[in-house]
Amino acid sequence: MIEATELTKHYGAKTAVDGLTFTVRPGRVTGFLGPNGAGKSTTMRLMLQLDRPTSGHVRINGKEYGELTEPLRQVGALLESRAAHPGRSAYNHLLSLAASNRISRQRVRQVIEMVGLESVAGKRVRGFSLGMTQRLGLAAALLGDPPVLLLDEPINGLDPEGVRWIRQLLTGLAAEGRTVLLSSHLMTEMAATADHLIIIGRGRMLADIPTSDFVAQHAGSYIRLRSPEAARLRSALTARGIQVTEAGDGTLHALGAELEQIGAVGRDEGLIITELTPCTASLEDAFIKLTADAVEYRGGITEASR
Ligand SMILES: Nc1ncnc2c1ncn2[C@@H]1O[C@H](COP(=O)(O)OP(=O)(O)OP(=O)(O)O)[C@@H](O)[C@H]1O
Repeated sequence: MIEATELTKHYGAKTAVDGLTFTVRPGRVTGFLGPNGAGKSTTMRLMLQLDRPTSGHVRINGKEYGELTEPLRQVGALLESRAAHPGRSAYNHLLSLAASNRISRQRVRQVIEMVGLESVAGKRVRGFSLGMTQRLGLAAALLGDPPVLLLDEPINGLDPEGVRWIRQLLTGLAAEGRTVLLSSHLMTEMAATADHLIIIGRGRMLADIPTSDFVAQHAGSYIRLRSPEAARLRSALTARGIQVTEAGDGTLHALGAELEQIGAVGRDEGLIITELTPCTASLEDAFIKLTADAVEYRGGITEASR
């Protein structure tokens, strides 16, 4: 379990992380989402004490990272910055990490197999593709068979087969009761991989929500409507139990209704409808909307407020 309490990090005048409080629970994959610059990497660096918080704290299984004995056995991390020496082979890189944490050669071979790098284990890391480098980083994270995994953008650079593979791997690791936190700025990918979402924007908490709830709230179909008599149309539809929202671009969105139903309301009420378009809401759209204005949405759908 990872517990962040009022975690804040300033870099000079810049606030990278702004009072984040959340818990990452074991037994499920938690997606840590936010647009570029939201503060995901900084938060993960604070978890690993690679940087000091300005205020607040973060504990992993009740302890600060620095208090953990043989940390590779407690927390496996894949951060963008943690690269292997380019002149070393993948095997030797892992072996040197293993040696400092009393981890066996057998485990080194095991993790190489787990990430599918057997055929290139003896090759220098210098020639590795981005996907191979990600796999090597994962192997390093898994080396100590840790109960907690922190992975910063692990899907970066992987092809579709690699993405599917990592999704299955992480789901399996979570099913074993581990705490798995992975960051990404790709909403759709996270929705397919994570059981729970923590979404931040400008260093602040925007949502702490089960993925299924986020999908139920934001995905699905609706009908886009345009009318010179939008207010009257809206009340006529609402009076018939059809849920209507204003999209902000001059259109109305009607949920849970058929096209014919809306057409009939227009006819019965003598209202002009100039557009009637069936649409599918995308999670990516919901994510962009949510993260576009941190202040407006802050706290709206956080777990704590429910
Ligand atoms: N060492 C630093 N010095 C100054 N500013 C920093 C430093 N590290 C991060 N920042 C700033 O803090 C903010 C958060 O950055 P961070 O890298 O944590 O975001 P992120 O969500 O991981 O973004 P990305 O998806 O682009 O990796 C950004 O505005 C960034 O420019």
